[in-house]
Amino acid sequence: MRVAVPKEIKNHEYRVALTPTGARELAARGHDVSVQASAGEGAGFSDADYEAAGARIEADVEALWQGAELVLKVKEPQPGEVARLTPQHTLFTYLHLAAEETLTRGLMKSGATCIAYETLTDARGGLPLLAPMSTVAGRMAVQAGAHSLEKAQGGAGVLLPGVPGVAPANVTVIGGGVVGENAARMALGLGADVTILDKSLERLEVLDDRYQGRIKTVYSTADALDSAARESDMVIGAVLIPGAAAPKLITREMLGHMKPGSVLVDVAIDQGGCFETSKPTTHAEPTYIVDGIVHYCVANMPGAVARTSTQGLTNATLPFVLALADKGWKQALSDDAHFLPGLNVHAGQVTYQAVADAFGLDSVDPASVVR
Ligand SMILES: NC(=O)C1=CN([C@@H]2O[C@H](COP(=O)(O)OP(=O)(O)OC[C@H]3O[C@@H](n4cnc5c(N)ncnc54)[C@H](O)[C@@H]3O)[C@@H](O)[C@H]2O)C=CC1
Ligand SMILES: CC(=O)C(=O)O
Ligand SMILES: [Mg+2]
Repeated sequence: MRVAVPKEIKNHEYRVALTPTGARELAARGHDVSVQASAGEGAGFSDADYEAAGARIEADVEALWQGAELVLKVKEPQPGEVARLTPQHTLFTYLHLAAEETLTRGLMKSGATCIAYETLTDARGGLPLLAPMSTVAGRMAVQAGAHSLEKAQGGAGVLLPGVPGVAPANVTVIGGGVVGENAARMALGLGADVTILDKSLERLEVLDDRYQGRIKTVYSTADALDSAARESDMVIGAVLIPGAAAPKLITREMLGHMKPGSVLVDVAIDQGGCFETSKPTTHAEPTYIVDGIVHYCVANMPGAVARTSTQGLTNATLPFVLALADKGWKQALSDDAHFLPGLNVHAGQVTYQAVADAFGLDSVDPASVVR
């Protein structure tokens, strides 16, 4: 199969969808791998590294897309990329469509087959292609939040661990999944007083057992969110309802009850964000202030640590990439019930219920299109 790897063009996005190690695996199976010139540079992989792995370097981006059957990306296609998609393409990337109506409609119009990393499932109920980047973003959230708490960034001037005689900061994490647990671990390691809120008692039991009370667990209710807003120096938003828009859990009104200079880190921003006042930001300008509260809402956090993230991402995506290249999308998805929910858009129709629901569109059962 003709596989293309474009250079990412989102603001400060330095990841690439395939490492040279991944390219070698594809080339060894007889696939024709084209990588856009300098696509791996931000992650520390040179064109020569890809050539040594058996890939071809393509300087002409138009030719790269036109020649491709399978396009591997990291971030959702930007407007110029949507315009390049045609029915011949299978696109495999993060899409987060429930937060992006224009993109959803653009992908429908393209006629392409669009498979999202973030909606694939696994046998344990997890999201195996979201998990590696959620791990990165969760770990980064506390770094970003700690920096935002500094006075020069508009923060309250609070140091997470405190000092002897001065209490540590209160960090609340809403959503105790992959992002949430990793954020909580980092905050704990830095000496903060950490609480996780989740709607899943099962998940809270796992966390309680794992951290033996060093991280407090609280069932997520309106009351618990209210207390979290009043008492926290940093709140990290890490909820997910797979494929759907995030619920707004901290309202604008609640900002008025927060300590001035406290920080909201909305990791769930790629699904629309879980704070009413969140709007997507970029690494170039990651924060803004509303009612005295610092907001950090970068939608591609792992892009800033591109070397680590690119390797983590390819490790997770590679088996699925190989299946797509070896068998074609139809057979690969029909052979694997956990791969099938990755299909979000095909031939002009939405094939993921939560995305269709977000925009009042009709959806088609993905099983019916792979038959
Ligand atoms: N901004 C960025 O760069 C990145 C963002 N993300 C995003 O982070 C979010 C979280 O991802 P994961 O941790 O992998 O998801 P996950 O599925 O592992 O965890 C989500 C947790 O939220 C909980 N939850 C759902 N509704 C809740 C509510 N009302 N109150 C409290 N908890 C609730 C669930 O029970 C679950 O435990 C997703 O939107 C994901 O796309 C992930 C990676 C990078
Ligand atoms: C998950 C995601 O959107 C990211 O890694 O950028
Ligand atoms: Mg994102």
